[in-house]
Amino acid sequence: MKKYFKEMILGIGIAVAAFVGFNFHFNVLPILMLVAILFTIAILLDKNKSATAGASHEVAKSHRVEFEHIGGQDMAKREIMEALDFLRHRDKIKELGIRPLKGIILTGPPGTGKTLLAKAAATYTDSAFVSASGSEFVEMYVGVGASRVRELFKKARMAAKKEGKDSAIVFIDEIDVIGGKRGSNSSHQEYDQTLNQLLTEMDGMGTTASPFVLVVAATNRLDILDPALIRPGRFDRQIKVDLPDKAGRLAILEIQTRNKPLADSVDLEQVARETYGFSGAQLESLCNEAAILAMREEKSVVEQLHFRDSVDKVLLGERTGKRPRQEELERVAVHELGHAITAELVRTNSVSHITIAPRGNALGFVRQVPESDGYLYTKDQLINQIIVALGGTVSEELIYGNRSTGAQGDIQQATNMARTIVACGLSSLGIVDIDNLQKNILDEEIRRIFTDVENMTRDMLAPYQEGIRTLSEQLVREENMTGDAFRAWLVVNKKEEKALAV
Ligand SMILES: Nc1ncnc2c1ncn2[C@@H]1O[C@H](COP(=O)(O)OP(=O)(O)OP(=O)(O)O)[C@@H](O)[C@H]1O
Ligand SMILES: [Zn+2]
Repeated sequence: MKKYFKEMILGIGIAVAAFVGFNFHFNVLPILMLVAILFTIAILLDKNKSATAGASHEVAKSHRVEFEHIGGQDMAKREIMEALDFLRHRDKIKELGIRPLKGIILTGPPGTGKTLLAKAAATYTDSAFVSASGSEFVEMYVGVGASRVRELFKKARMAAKKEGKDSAIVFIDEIDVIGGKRGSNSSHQEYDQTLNQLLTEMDGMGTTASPFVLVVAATNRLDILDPALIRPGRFDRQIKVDLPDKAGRLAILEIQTRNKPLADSVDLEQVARETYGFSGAQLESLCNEAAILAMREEKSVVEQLHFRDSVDKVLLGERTGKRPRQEELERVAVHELGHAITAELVRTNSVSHITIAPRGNALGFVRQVPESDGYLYTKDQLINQIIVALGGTVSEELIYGNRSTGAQGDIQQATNMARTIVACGLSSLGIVDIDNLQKNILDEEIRRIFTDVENMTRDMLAPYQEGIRTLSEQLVREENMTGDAFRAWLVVNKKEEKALAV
């Protein structure tokens, strides 16, 4: 009520003025009204401004990120903390005449926590924090980008002063937008000026500068950065922020479920196993989606199946409104079962979920549990992956006698793996330089690998021809099948096969 006191007074004022003006036939009424309206607008604007200012201050406070709020990324955290120690011991640094670190560059795929790390760096060093994205500096008018860089540094210094801190961290996301190689694109003189300004700001920061400004930048394209940026004295610390491994994923899941009631049956370790390749941002989204599903089902706790069902959504996107025709659904089921059977045969317990519910660009999908986070593959593992990739299309051929365009992505994947086999010297060509290999020799070798692997895949799937027919009908009816249900079916079918062979 108190909030609207001013407006009320003004309202009453307007009413009185109108009344007086009307009764005494003054011509001041329109003027009075106009003044009153302008006044009200001014007050409302003012109120709005202070409300948003208050809100962003709140946000800044509640977003105090500490390193312990970041799951995994142990290596990156350690490196960044080491690099930051100079800010915490500035006197020592000065005594020893050490050149201060001016910039840290974080490289890695999107959503891996680079922004979080920069914010945690500010907390760790008790610095003010300001941020901008490289794309904000790109303007049609020459010079605007450069002046925005100047403003950003000014804002950082002012924020530090205001908060009584003697250092500030400027975070620039997507630094590659302004930090690409200079002169590489002559029509973009603007980028050059912006980059030059950034370099000038960084060069101008001495040990004695107060407040001291440290730049933390992020990119997933380190390769295209101007060498001037990454030379010593500028961004001379590069820290890799990679996709989390299983332990990292578990740590992130634990952090992201802290504020959610979980059922006792929830096994986050299992979720971590099934989310190979997920970034921190995707894991955050997964936890959120799982809680939304629980709410939709009017459950008071989040259950394991909510996590499982959300994985597909995060991976492939929302369920689309696509409604394939019946015969298409049948074909998709046959195709997915081809992937699933081969996947399970080359590695038991690897199928986690089969679905023919269309999501994103996919009409169906078999989710596999990755063996473990690995960095090296043997030739057998690569061949097995090609078998699984071709399983879909070979299954279609076995059942229908023809193939469809649904396997385009699979073929692409299989081709990439076949190329890897050749490139790594694992093919019959032996060790070769794939970049200088004659195209027809490479094509011939890839074709040879494909023919061999296709035959292997066909031999694997042929005994299941009848099984695929019946199970695909069930899959069309039910849309989804868990890995366990599928394995139960496979065991029975395998037994029958054996009985037949006896
Ligand atoms: N390691 C992590 N621990 C906890 N949460 C994480 C982690 N990584 C990412 N997240 C979640 O994902 C969100 C996005 O992460 P962040 O913005 O830091 O990624 P980024 O690497 O800066 O991405 P981009 O390059 O797309 O800007 C975070 O707000 C957080 O909720
Ligand atoms: Zn497929």
